[in-house]
Amino acid sequence: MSDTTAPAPLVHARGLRAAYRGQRGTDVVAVDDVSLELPRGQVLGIAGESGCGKSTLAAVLSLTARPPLSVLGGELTIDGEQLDLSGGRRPPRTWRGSVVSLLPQGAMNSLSATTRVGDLAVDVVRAHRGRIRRAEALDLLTDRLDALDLPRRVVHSYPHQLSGGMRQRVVTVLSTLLDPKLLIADEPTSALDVSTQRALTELLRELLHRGLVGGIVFVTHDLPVLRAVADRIAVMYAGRLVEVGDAAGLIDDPRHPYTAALLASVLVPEPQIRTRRVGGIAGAPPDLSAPPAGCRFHPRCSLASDVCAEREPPLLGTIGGGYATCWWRAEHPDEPLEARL
Ligand SMILES: Nc1ncnc2c1ncn2[C@@H]1O[C@H](COP(=O)(O)OP(=O)(O)OP(=O)(O)O)[C@@H](O)[C@H]1O
Repeated sequence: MSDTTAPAPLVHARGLRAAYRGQRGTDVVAVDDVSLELPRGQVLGIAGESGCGKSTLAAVLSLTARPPLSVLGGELTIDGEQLDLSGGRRPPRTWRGSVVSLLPQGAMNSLSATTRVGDLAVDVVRAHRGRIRRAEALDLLTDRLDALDLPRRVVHSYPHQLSGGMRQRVVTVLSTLLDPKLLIADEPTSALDVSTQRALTELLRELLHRGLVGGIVFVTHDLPVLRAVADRIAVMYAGRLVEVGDAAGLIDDPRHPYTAALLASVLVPEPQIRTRRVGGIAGAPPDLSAPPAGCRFHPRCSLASDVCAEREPPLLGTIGGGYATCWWRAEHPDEPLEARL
């Protein structure tokens, strides 16, 4: 089949760039030339160590960047509608909530303690749909809870009366009440135990299955969680994507040395790969106000050669199909990485 007949991706981002303005005029470019695609009905996981730019990318994609963060450039197309993010242009207000919705990090703990869940839903709906009647907004919430098999009683509950897992599911329902085309969930499972993590990832899958959201970007430092929930995974290092691929393939056969090192540093619950060692990656991520030349991972990479310190690595593959950016991989296209680390 030729490319012209392939369905357009739900999300198509090109050249996203965003920086924190430092006090002495130094910029920390935390998202640097990031391009990605998300097919309709899928979950794209964004993984990487702390400080690599995941939350910043989430802010850019969800159009929630605020000073000191500013978006320097890039193009974002969601469901055929295109936004030019260059020149500090403000995205249309109508996009927030209904085109893109952010489930921010720690959202379940930032709900107002004195507001019942039903009233939170009324606020969410009124913020976007104006003077909708209270009963109508509550009906919307009740219908959604029914559809997702969640108990109606939460409508009358205060957040502190709910368990952590239920609070996170409720926050997820509230942030998708307006059927956003794209939901960006930033570390939604990080404070949850394994069984409540699973309940949340099942809820996200159900939202997709029922067409209540068009696609999901799921940000986490936890690669094993992504194996369970994501269709595709993008691995981020020092503000850039270094590898993108389908979830199972990327975890079973990483193409980039950083992905392999990241996988080696976590305890993977699947028994067949539990033999991987547990430990950190040697060294620390670079200071993003002065990142290393060439491949940004080269100072920590056991496979680095001279060229890695001098020239930007090639993109091996395609943005839509999957790729790795690596000089070593260019010379060893088929060699498994696990044995080399
Ligand atoms: N308000 C800020 N001002 C200046 N620099 C910031 C600010 N917030 C984040 N940064 C820097 O931007 C970079 C990316 O941070 P970001 O929070 O996006 O990473 P992350 O991968 O989401 O990390 P974590 O998993 O810890 O949330 C880091 O180097 C961080 O120090």
